[in-house]
Amino acid sequence: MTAMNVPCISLRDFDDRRLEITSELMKASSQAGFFTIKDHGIPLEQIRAAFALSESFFALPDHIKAKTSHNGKNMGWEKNAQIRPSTGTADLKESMVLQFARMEGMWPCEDDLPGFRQQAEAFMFAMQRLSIKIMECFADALGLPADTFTEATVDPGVGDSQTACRLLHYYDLGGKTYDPDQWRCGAHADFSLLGLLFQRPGEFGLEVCPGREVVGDHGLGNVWIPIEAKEGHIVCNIGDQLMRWSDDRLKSTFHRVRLPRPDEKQGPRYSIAFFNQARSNTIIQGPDRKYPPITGQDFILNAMRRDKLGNAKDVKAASLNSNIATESGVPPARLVPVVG
Ligand SMILES: O=C(O)CCC(=O)C(=O)O
Ligand SMILES: [Fe+2]
Repeated sequence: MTAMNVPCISLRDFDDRRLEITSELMKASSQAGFFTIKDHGIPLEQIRAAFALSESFFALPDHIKAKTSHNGKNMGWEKNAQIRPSTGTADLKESMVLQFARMEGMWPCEDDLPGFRQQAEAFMFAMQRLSIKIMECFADALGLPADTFTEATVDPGVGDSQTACRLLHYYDLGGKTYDPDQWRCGAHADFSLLGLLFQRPGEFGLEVCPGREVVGDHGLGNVWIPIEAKEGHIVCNIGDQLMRWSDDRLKSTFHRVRLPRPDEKQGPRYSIAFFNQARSNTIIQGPDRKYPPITGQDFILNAMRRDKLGNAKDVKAASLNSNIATESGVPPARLVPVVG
């Protein structure tokens, strides 16, 4: 495989430099499938505030977080419950998935976390606005009307959005030992259209494996490129929905988050991912019709089943099962997969 890098693309003077930026975005996305952006207009304070909000949620006791347990529809809290097909073990993490629509009963209540919903939604809308700029460039370059992916992902007020913001907390691993087949986040390709990911400086471990040929292909190469966590930079990646919609021109590539090595800092890692997703009834199909049409809803249901997060009851049981890895406990050599 030829060496591929993950370029950093500046969005400075976006309107004037749109053509140049589009060409950089297309080059990165048709090769590594990952790029980072800077000069994107999101203030550092807003990013730091989002991380503080995330920390305040994860600091709640499990029985409070379990009030908004994962509902099997890509919303809610899970802990040690996501089993990646590539590893067969649960990711050593907890996460909280938030959406714009159908979130009744899924927001932490005001008594437990005052202001959480309001702050989280404000951040999510800012991420959506930024995503639209990037998605318009992709639509242009693919010969589609510029608003194709905006229409496809942004709910016009009918409540069919499937876009998701995922807060992630990977535990402090100090003093614990782990099996080599355990991962903070096992290798996977995202099922979204376009992902935006925030990392904090010093909280390393994200690696990308470029080179996927077709959207259904789960074969992995074995060259893993680390993506440094730089404050203020946003990591962006093509997901399976856009790979399919581009008839495989844009690459949704595998990535993972490795555990720190014994000689590295063992502290926790927090990250925030914003996944632009096709709305439930949006039809995903590329200009060359390489693949049959599929709705956004079916696309995500299939993906949730693959990742064993489609069964709310089992996810809840796994999240509350104290026999598997927690901040305070040494995990067993192997985790028992959640049946889903
Ligand atoms: O936490 C990270 O850096 C990556 C998370 C990720 O890839 C995901 O949740 O899909
Ligand atoms: Fe991912």
